[in-house]
Amino acid sequence: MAEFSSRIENLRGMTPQDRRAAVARAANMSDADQIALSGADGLPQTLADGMIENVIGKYELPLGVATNFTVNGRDYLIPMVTEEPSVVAAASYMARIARGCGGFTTSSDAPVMRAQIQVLRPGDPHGARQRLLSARDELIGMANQRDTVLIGLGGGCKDIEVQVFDDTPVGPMVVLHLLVDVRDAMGANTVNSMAETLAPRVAEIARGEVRLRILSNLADRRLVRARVEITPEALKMDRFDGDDVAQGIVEACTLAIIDPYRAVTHNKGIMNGIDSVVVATGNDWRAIEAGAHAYAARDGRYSSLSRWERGAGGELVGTLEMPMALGLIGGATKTHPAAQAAIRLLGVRTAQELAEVTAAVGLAQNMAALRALATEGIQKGHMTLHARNIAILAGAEGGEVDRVAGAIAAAGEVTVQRAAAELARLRD
Ligand SMILES: CC(C)(COP(=O)([O-])OP(=O)([O-])OC[C@H]1O[C@@H](n2cnc3c(N)ncnc32)[C@H](O)[C@@H]1OP(=O)([O-])[O-])[C@@H](O)C(=O)NCCC(=O)NCCSC(=O)C[C@@](C)(O)CC(=O)[O-]
Ligand SMILES: NC(=O)C1=CN([C@@H]2O[C@H](COP(=O)(O)OP(=O)(O)OC[C@H]3O[C@@H](n4cnc5c(N)ncnc54)[C@H](OP(=O)(O)O)[C@@H]3O)[C@@H](O)[C@H]2O)C=CC1
Repeated sequence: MAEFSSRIENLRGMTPQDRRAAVARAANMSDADQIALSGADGLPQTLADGMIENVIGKYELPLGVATNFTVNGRDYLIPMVTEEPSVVAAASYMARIARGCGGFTTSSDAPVMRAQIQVLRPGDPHGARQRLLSARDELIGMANQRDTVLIGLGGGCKDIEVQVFDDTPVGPMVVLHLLVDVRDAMGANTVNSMAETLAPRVAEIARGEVRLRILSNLADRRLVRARVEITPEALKMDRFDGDDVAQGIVEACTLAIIDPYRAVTHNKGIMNGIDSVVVATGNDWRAIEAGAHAYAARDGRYSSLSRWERGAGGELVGTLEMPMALGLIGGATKTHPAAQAAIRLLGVRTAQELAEVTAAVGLAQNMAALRALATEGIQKGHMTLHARNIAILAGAEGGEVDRVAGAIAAAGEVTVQRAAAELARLRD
């Protein structure tokens, strides 16, 4: 078989059916996966009914595929679910630039999650802490008694930490953290069960009362990192010198580092890419969002999750580091047929690999937004693609959508009023 390439020429010019066929050919996708990704039978009603409560239907979103990604020397086609125009195009474009410069490089920690056990009213909180730490081996052993599959895979509870809060509105408090390697799971249920199992023994040792037993979504022991290095020549745009673009990106990022008002928007741009993959693969996007923003504020001030700087040779170097609690097992990842097909399309073999590829998509998305913001502004590219939404809003149907969108984008007036006027002219 020819080597797999994430570069598919003119994907954008095809119909959705033809795109699906082209992606299927490139990724050697099965017919069943093609059907699942088409949405035709993405989530049967009976399955949906089994997933949440009081189901009355299903809610659809578009699934696109970002092309051109090379991560750690391997090509990936990226399934992305989002309602926002220009996100998939932007990721594909930056991945195209990046692949010409060697692509993205990533790394990640072992998939270690935290569970917290809150102990109230310990008579001697610091004594309780030391007793708990002395019982480390007993507690780890107890935690690992129940999850035989996880232990067999090399996961399980690896360590504990204990924190003391001396002065709280409800008195002194001790909080025990279980550090659990959850392998290919997101791990919430896994660690919650362990925490509940251990709680009575923890209360006994700490001589207090246990209240909460729940994972922490601040997955700071499960960090993922992505890096990209781009030559200034690769950043050259019509009216902009590559060196100016690189410098503009660095200066744009600086505001996000020092100013929370900008950092939130900057990080939202990163999450445009990350959430799209998280949703496509059936993962818990609230968990990823919560962890990302808490990590962005870890120094007591909300800041940028990424950094853009110039290397010694003038190259643009982008880096991203953030928690990434993603699974290939558990939650909806295994039950949702389209999520399963999306995971197969990605071709990732472990949850860590999924986390790393997802981080690369986040970094690409960030680069696209900064490149646009630092040069021509966001509206040109974004609004050109948003023009199709506006055309639909104005009543355009079928082939009218692209014609009206093209007309209002060319006029530089992406408004419903102008779209309605163009539609009326077209129908005359
Ligand atoms: C939108 C582009 C990519 C256009 O950019 P362009 O220069 O018009 O693109 P192009 O026509 O030269 O095409 C270049 C490549 O882009 C891709 N591409 C281009 N168009 C399409 C399309 N229709 N469908 C599919 N792919 C497309 C495609 O990969 C293509 O190469 P190919 O593979 O074809 O050889 C560019 O202007 C851009 O990257 N803009 C930034 C868009 C963006 O960041 N959107 C996110 C939403 S805005 C937001 O929510 C976040 C924000 C901005 O607030 C965050 C922040 O503030 O930091
Ligand atoms: N705050 C939050 O974020 C919360 C999130 N959730 C939800 O929890 C769900 C995710 O829970 P999660 O624990 O990941 O899923 P599951 O409990 O569904 O699956 C994890 C279990 O699968 C088994 N398993 C089989 N193969 C593997 C493997 N290769 N790697 C790891 N485990 C394997 C293990 O169980 P065994 O050893 O027993 O067979 C493991 O405990 C999501 O739906 C999330 O929305 C729930 C509560 C809170």
